[in-house]
Amino acid sequence: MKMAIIGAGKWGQALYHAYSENNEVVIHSRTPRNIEHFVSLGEALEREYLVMAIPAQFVRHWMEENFVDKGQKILVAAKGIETSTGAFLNDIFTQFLPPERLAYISGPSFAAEVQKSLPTALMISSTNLSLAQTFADHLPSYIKGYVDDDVVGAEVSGAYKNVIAIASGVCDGLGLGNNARAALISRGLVEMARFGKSFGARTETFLSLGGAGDLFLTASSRLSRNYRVGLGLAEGKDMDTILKELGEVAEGVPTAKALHRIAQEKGIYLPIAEEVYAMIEEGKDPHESVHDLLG
Ligand SMILES: NC(=O)C1=CN([C@@H]2O[C@H](COP(=O)(O)OP(=O)(O)OC[C@H]3O[C@@H](n4cnc5c(N)ncnc54)[C@H](OP(=O)(O)O)[C@@H]3O)[C@@H](O)[C@H]2O)C=CC1
Ligand SMILES: O=C(CO)COP(=O)(O)O
Repeated sequence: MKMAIIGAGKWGQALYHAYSENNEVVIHSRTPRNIEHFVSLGEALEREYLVMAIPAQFVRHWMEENFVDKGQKILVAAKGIETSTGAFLNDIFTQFLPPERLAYISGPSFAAEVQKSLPTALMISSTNLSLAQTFADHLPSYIKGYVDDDVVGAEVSGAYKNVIAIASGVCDGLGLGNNARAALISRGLVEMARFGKSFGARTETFLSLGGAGDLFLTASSRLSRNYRVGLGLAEGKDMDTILKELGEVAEGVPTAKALHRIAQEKGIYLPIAEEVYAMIEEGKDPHESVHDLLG
């Protein structure tokens, strides 16, 4: 299949590596890179299959400024909710192309491990199952692909698990032990499933690779940028310092703000997300947050 990856950050480059095993793949990014098959925007947009791997907060602007509809199918690789509007990525992309040309990739996938061709299993979600199957069939030999049609469930899982990972990093950073972390992760899973259900997602999606699979991964490993944000908060660092030291995107930070906004607007109870919001936005003491959650 002829494909272009848009965004040559960590995940874009890992997906470029992965999809290159079975396909003819080029890559484009805002900042030119010395990568084989790096092409101009115009050339990338000519490909029938696009993979969007830029952070969620910049997707709308990127589409407005750059997208030219030539009938392409898009695989969305970002995980987040837009802070300024509370919109899901699916709400944004469907303003530019119909849902049958859109699919979403989720599941446990640290870019660094995919880049080394280490095995994992991922989920491709689309209301158009035959498109999801096409993206799944073209994954490399070391990634097992599953398909599903619950787009909202996949999106909410991928975005929400980053927020729970921040809370989990706080819990571990404060040295509260394995029991506390497991309690937090399992309550986090319930919280994100309940939130997703109120937007029409299926509960079982949260038990899948994109839900529990990615949550367990991200909320228990220092390889996760979001988990490391939590470690930084537990050390008493301010957000500017944490994000500067991280030097990469941590989608859980803007997503916690988006969830706070949605919770306020719709009157939804999101205890863990609200504590993460209070720590990152209002400077709440992490000890107090954990006490309020688990005490
Ligand atoms: N890293 C991982 O393990 C995984 C990441 N993801 C998700 O993928 C998304 C991207 O993450 P990741 O690749 O790690 O992030 P990085 O920070 O490594 O890269 C982000 C990329 O987006 C581009 N970008 C940033 N801002 C803009 C903008 N305003 N306009 C256009 N392009 C922009 C950058 O382009 P340039 O450098 O050319 O300027 C860069 O190539 C996130 O939503 C993340 O949650 C999902 C699964 C795994
Ligand atoms: O989504 C990811 C793995 O599936 C990456 O998580 P982080 O952004 O927290 O590193």
